[in-house]
Amino acid sequence: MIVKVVVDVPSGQTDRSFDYEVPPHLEKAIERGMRVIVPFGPRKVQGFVVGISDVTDLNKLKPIEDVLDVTPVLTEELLALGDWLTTSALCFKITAYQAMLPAALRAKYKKEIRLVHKERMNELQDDLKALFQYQSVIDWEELTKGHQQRIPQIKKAITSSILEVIYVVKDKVTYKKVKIVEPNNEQDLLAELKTIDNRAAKQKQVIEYFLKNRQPISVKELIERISTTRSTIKALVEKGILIEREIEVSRDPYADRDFKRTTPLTLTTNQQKIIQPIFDSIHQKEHKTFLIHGVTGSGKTEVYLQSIAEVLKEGKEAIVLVPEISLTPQMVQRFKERFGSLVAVLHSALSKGEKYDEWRKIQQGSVKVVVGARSAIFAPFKNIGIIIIDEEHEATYKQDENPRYHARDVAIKRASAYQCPLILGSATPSLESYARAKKGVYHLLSMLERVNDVKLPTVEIIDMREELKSGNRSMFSQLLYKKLSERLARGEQSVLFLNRRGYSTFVMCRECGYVAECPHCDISLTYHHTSRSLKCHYCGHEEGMPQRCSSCNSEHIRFFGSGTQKVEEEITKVLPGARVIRMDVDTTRKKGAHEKLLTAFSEGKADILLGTQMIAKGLDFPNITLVGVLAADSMLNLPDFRASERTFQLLTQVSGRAGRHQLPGEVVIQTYTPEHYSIDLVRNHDFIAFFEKEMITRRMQGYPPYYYVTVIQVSHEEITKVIEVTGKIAEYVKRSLSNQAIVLGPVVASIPRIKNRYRYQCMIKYKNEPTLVKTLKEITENYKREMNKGDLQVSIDMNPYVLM
Ligand SMILES: Nc1ncnc2c1ncn2[C@@H]1O[C@H](COP(=O)(O)OP(=O)(O)OP(=O)(O)O)[C@@H](O)[C@H]1O
Ligand SMILES: [Zn+2]
Ligand SMILES: [Zn+2]
Repeated sequence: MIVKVVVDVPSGQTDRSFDYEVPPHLEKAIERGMRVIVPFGPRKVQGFVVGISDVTDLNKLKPIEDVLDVTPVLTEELLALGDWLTTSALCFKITAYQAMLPAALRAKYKKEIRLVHKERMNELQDDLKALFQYQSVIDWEELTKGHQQRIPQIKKAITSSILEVIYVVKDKVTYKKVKIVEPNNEQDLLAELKTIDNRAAKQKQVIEYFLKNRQPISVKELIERISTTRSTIKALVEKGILIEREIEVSRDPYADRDFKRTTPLTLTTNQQKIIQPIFDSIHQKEHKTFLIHGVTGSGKTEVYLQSIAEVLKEGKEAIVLVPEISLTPQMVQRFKERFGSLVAVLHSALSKGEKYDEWRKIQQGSVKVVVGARSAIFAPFKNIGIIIIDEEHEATYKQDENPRYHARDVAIKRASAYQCPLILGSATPSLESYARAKKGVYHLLSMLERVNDVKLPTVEIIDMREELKSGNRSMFSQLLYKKLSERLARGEQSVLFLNRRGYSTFVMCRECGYVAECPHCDISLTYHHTSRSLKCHYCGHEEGMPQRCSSCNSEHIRFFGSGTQKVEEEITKVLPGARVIRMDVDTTRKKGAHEKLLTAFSEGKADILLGTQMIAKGLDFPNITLVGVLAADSMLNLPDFRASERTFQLLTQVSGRAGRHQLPGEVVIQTYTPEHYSIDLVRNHDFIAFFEKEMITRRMQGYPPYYYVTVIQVSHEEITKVIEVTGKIAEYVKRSLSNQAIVLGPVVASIPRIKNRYRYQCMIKYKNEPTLVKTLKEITENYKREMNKGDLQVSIDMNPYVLM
């Protein structure tokens, strides 16, 4: 028997399967989609079995070393999906397969040094000789950590084959185990009870317990329950009365939480209208992609829940994707309350072990619904009945490292494999999706009113330039200040939103305009109040707050801009009575902090919730009647063709937090560019007008959805090299593609230097280029040698979401 294995060596030459022989004792154990350990050159590596066969073109094969799985970790469907990813996301097979698995299943390698010839030990230097005296295998780390001087000696000994390097795969899966005990049989219990010595009262107590309760119980629990001791239990185990064993248990991050169960709400007419075609697609087992354009608070989530319930009735499974930052406890709760323990949750705050446990529940079929961030799209279900992507416009659905896939594309692929519906939902769909829906590629379902006649909040836009002219130098406009004070007086809650991007504090000289920049990256340093230092957010460089300007030596060097901390200080100054909860990266770093702050706010322990992006979505609190946006245009000026789209989406989302229940909501948006359509159109929550307007711009500038975009980015420590390589690549692309493709560049990237590496890029705009993937693969292949040496980096992003 021969297996075809894709090995864990991500490179162009190894991006295919290799043949191995299966030793007879492993023949029965092996299946496609399993992980194996195979010898590869001098080392042992992990690999995936992608084929089983009887024939090979080679005459001598190495045998596989071991099989790691009992059941395949990649189903046939996932294996096929992996192949598709290699072209759609331009990555190696191994990278695609690994992206589909939890980190705990990815191989880690340990390097060890083995003494091959004991009799030649004397040729080793004294230091090494002493070490290998009593053991023949030593961990590389142990051998060299703090003893770098040994490395050349070890190398020499390896060349003369006294020592050898071995790579050991650590299949570090961490099952959590507990010890349980149970009675062997009833007769023994009764017999023992009769004969037992009266002095052994403790043992008697345990026997009596098991005569009443036959169930296995964890040792820990038994000790607590009848206040017995370890040694008492042990004595009974030794006599054979009790049996002790270890079982695997799942870590459930939500285990100690009680979820009240909820029942489906009676759907509104709007909800009924849009759920019908979804039900039809479920019943007819027909793949369709639906785009729900539903304003904030229109009841999209309830539609998701009831669609899932329908799918569960058919005995099938559901995947729900939500953006990482809206994967809040409140969101998770809505699913857990409806479907209880059938729900698994996958998000980045879980530990590796917890993630693995959730994954296993999915694989074993003990849960039917998974709610998770981007990578949950690879959930190993075998009978998917629906896939839902909430806030489908979010950029986080695109992974910005290899494999650079978009979860929406993967979802379409999987949903069509299972012939089931895919639902994309948003109050502000991406231009790409809405355009497809208008063309009929997706089925558009609209809900343009909130549930139960709740009105969308009124939005007022304040021109901050006018405020300044009228002498208001505070960060709050008069209107926002007035409305905040009214809320305080009425005991209602407000949300204040500050865009994190482009609005952190930087240090500038008032005399000459010098801005403190990172010495390694072309980006300004950010002032951190707590440590009174300047930090680079790209490379981590840190320095003290300067006393004098390093350009003109003036003392008038200050920090500018306003971070959340500064806003908080200002609030306490102008509204002394206000209780503020601040949510940003600093206050939510600790595990669980996010949840605690939100709970406190929902319990009315604060009047104002002040925060960044992380408060823009998902919040549904009845007492919020005011939303204030402090600087609406901070994102508008980023060098990115999606800047207007992002601005409109974000402002609409934040506005949507106000007045979602009985109390009416108001929104105040402060800006320096009130005339810009992406801000102006928020006033009437007019997504469609925004769409039409933005489509004109995109068409004129040749951007998605009219054109596809691919960006090739090159970086190197020498600027001449970067320009040269980028130029060559641009030339090559121009020659290889049709003359309908537009190749821009080389141009300098929007951050010209990061960690001392210069960055240039070239952008390709195209409509239909069948040879593109081939061309791009040729480029990486061509620069592979230089890239492996680590000097040059060429990264290719098809359909990038963040242009930097
Ligand atoms: N059929 C219904 N009957 C009564 N209340 C409903 C119904 N559907 C939804 N609601 C309630 O209306 C509110 C808004 O609904 P939901 O959160 O589902 O909207 P959404 O469109 O997902 O909102 P967003 O996109 O702004 O997060 C919630 O409090 C929800 O409980
Ligand atoms: Zn200066
Ligand atoms: Zn830096």
